[in-house]
Amino acid sequence: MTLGASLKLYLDVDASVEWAEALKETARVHPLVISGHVRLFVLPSLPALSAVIDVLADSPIAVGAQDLFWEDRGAYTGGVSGADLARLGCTYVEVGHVERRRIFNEDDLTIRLKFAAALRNGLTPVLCVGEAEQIDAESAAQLCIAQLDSAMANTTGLRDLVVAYEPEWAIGQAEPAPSAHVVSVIRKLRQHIDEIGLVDAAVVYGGSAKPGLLSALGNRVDGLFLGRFAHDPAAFASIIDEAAGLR
Ligand SMILES: O=C(CO)COP(=O)(O)O
Repeated sequence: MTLGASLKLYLDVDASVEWAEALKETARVHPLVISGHVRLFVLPSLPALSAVIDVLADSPIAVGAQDLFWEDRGAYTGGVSGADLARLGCTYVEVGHVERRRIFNEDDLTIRLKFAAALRNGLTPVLCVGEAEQIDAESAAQLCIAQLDSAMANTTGLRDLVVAYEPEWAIGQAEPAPSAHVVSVIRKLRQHIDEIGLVDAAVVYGGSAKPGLLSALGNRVDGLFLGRFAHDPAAFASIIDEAAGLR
C-alpha cells in the first residue's frame, strides 16, 4: 500500500515541521511501515522541504516536492531544479496536479517535460490524472489514460511511478468520489498500465480522501493520495491502520 500526502500551501513552515514530527512518531511504532509494507511519502511546500527532510531523515517516510521545473540549470528565474530537489533528499515529485493546470496554466507539454525532468533526476513521479466534470467511469478512464500516455510520451528509464487518480470534481469537497466510480476508473487505468508494462506502478486515489475510504475501496486500489484530511496526524495514523487491516 502507498499512502502519500500533499500539504499544498495549507501549512506554514513551522506547522509543517510539527506535522512531520507527529507523523514520524506514528511511523516509528507502526510495524507495517517499518517493514515497508506500507510506503509513506509527504510533499510539503517548497520552503518547508529542507526542515521536513531533516525531521524525517531517520524515518521510513519519504519526502518529495509538489512541483519542479523541466530544466535543471540556466536562466529560469524562480525555477526549481529537480537536480537540487534530489540533492536535498527528495525522492518524490508531484507532476500534473489539476491545481497546477488550472492556476499555473500548465498544459500537457509542460507536464510531459516535468515528468521527464523527474525521471532524469531519479525522482519518483507522482503523476496526477483525472477528469474535470463528473462523467461516467468509462469516459473518465479514457481521459485519464490519455493524460497518462501524454505525460509519458517518449519516456525512458522509468523505475518507479505513482499514478494518482484525482477527479477534479472530488477535490476540496466534504466527501470523496463514490467508491464504485473510483474502483471502476482505477481498474481500467490499472489494465492500461499493465498493458504498457508498468506493472510495478502504484495507482492511488486522491480527492477528499479521508479515514474510512481505504477500507471501503479495499485492495482494489494501491493506496491514497491525501490532502486536507491528512492535516490531522491522528487521521493519517488511522488510515495507516486501515492499510494494515487490508493486508
Ligand atoms: O488534491 C488533492 C491531493 O493532491 C486532494 O486534496 P483534498 O483531499 O484536500 O481534496
